[in-house]
Amino acid sequence: MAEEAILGYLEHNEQIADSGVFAAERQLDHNDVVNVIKSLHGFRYVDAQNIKRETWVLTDEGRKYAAEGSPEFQLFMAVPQEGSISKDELQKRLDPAVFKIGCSQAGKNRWVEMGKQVSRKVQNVEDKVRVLLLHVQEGHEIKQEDINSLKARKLIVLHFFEHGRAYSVTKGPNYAPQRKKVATDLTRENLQRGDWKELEFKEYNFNAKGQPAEGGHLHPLLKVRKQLKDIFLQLGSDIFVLWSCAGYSFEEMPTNNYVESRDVVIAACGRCVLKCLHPTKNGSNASALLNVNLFLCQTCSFWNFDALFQPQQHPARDSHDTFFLQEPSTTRELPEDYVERVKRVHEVGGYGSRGYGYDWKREEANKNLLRTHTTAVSSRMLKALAEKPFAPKRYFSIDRVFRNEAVDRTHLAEFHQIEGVDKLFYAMLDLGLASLICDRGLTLGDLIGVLKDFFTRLGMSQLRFKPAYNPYTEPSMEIFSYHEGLGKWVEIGNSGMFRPEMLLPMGFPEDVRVVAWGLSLERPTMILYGYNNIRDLFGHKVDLGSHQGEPNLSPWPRVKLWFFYFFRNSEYTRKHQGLGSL
Ligand SMILES: N[C@@H](Cc1ccccc1)C(=O)O
Repeated sequence: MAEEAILGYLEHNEQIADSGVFAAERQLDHNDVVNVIKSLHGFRYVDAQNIKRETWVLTDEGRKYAAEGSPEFQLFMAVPQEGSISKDELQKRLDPAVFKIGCSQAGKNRWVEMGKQVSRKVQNVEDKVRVLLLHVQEGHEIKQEDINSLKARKLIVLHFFEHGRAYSVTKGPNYAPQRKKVATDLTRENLQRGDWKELEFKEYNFNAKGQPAEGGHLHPLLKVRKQLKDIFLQLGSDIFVLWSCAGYSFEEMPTNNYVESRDVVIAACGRCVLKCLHPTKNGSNASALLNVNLFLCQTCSFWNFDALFQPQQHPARDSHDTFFLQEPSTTRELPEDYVERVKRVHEVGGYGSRGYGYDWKREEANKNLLRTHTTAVSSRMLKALAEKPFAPKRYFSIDRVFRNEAVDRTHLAEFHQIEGVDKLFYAMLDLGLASLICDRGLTLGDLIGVLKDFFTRLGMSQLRFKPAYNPYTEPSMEIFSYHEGLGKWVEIGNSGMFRPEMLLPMGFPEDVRVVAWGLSLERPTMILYGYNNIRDLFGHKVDLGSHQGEPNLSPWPRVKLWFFYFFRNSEYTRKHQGLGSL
């Protein structure tokens, strides 16, 4: 429709002065008109030139006067050249609006004598308003004072082009009132029929821009990680801190100082095996990234579980849920005195506790694994803290954790077939956060206070707490937040006060309390960025929705690619690792 209108108009007119006006007058979408103009311009049917983004256009009333003459002119014409006409008679002859406006304007212009009888004061008048309106309609410039007067009479309005710029259009060298039908492809039928000889083919447009390249975005999870780090730093430096342990800031716990340099790390859970080479011995960036993750995330069961008063029979320690290292499979050293105290507290208790009453095994504690929560980082940190003269501390860490979800048959089956890689991402690329405040005399009120403060700063003020159980905290609380998209409360974290069975064997004074909380970053990211499906964060293409346009610092795509090659390519897996496919 737009194409016919443009080519048809140019057949009888020299130019379309303004595509915006042209579109508005014909009630066409300006965007469509511009697209057609661009296409016609490409084939030289027309020549198009950019013009400014805003222009004056006639209102309905303005358009009417441009066609029929201004009200004052119409009124003047209705007054006889000689003599006079009664006002009543004049009113009858004219449209009511034209009569009303006409009287006042023609009076102001001193064109007529107004009384009961109306007569002309001059013989000829020029309908300047109509002339001006026609100028505007054709896209010509008019003087500012004329614009002001037409605008005051609401005969013109400023039109802004929302999309793209406006164009002025004239006939091009290939102009024809209708576009020739051109073929885009040479088909078998063309050849069979022989009509290819007559066909005119569409030319290639080598100047066409390709699809805009996707890239350059920070992954939402990394954005939330940055946000969380900033919050921790703010929490410490605020003057108005409500809870008791004000005045010292959160420090980031080193999550990477337990690397043992080895050539190979192989970790396996009940469902899959991860293997990586030493980062420095491998050329590929992507695998180096993953390698670093695996290397840095190694710890042993002792710090991940035992030090946290988690019994050795606890289901989380099951080989289906935890990636145990095959090589090196056990830790070399642990602080022996402390290990002894931990063993005792598990077996027989102490410090007012009855313990679990089972036979604690050192071999179990020695097993190396990929940490299942960043609370493993906290336990090492607290042990180091307990060795020094007591000073209150606040710590946080955000880093990778490796955990498999609960398995059921359907999941296991699907896992191998379709969902494997995605699920594995979730299991392996989870970002965990652990934070703690260690001070004398802290209470659950302090924990609730800091959690509210923390999550409110993150933009999640709708919070609920639910009593929960963790082997290492008492009391414990699950943290829930309202997910608008899902329309329900979802769990976003877990928290509690570390048990005396955990803190006292470390060597802390009896009145020292530790409030702590931990979360995975996916849930808050879902809530903050409106993802309804956790998997959307890990797909081929993360839909960045409203948070586009950040510089790309994310190693995510590269790591992901690495995973695809690693797990999808069973040939590779079999040959190089002797592991069979996933
Ligand atoms: N370690 C817990 C979180 C937590 C940390 C500290 C105290 C209580 C709970 C988890 O991973 O879910």
